[in-house]
Amino acid sequence: MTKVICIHNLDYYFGDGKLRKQVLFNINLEIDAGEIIILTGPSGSGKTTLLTLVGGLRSAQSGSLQVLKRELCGANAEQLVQARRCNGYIFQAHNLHGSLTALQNVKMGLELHKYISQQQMQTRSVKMLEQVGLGNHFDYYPAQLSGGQKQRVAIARALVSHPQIVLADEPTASLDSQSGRDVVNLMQKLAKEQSCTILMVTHDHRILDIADRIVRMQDGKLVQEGTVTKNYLI
Ligand SMILES: Nc1ncnc2c1ncn2[C@@H]1O[C@H](COP(=O)(O)OP(=O)(O)OP(=O)(O)O)[C@@H](O)[C@H]1O
Repeated sequence: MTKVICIHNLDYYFGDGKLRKQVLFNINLEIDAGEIIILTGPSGSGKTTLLTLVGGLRSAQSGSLQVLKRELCGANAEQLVQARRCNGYIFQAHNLHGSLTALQNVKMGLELHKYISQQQMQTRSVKMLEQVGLGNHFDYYPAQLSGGQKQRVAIARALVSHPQIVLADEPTASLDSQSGRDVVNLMQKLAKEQSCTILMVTHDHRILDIADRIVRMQDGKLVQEGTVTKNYLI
């Protein structure tokens, strides 16, 4: 199996001087290509911090964090920008642009990929929106879509560039249980079709079954890891 994420002895601190506070302690985790990993644990345990480090949204100070064979620990701003381009992101608050239609929002997921022509951008975005069941909603603005539909647009935007890694932070938190289930089923289906790795932070116990592996954090440490079983962690 190809490892896409290799984390060894990773520590992370917020702040400087007297305000310096350690929030991640000696994290060790390896993730294979195509795996769906759920990161769970109490509020404040460090899940989002770890996700943002893997995503290149901040730089780790100590240990090793390799993503797609790039060392991100100690990476400079330019290296982090490069790393960010390889990932798709899905957040709780879908982060769609309110002034853009569903189709234009999905195209944004290809804007950074300069080698793709305008025609290809259009074709791929149309196909992706159809795959998430929004073939009849190309010209709708986010305000005209339901929460679940908005989140499906966000999934289409995250996956349209066929990223090797998708990072998702509480993607179902603002959805009712049926919409949440539909959204994660869709993420799982598309990720398996594209052999994409998903690292997802969630408190939502209803969706734990989509994971290949559940990793639990507490007080900035990884405390438990396992494959999914019925009622796991409940
Ligand atoms: N920008 C920041 N500056 C200083 N401390 C921070 C910052 N962001 C998070 N923290 C602290 O880091 C710790 C881990 O926070 P983090 O958001 O990673 O936890 P979490 O497990 O994702 O929590 P939740 O489930 O509530 O989102 C917490 O103690 C938090 O107060």
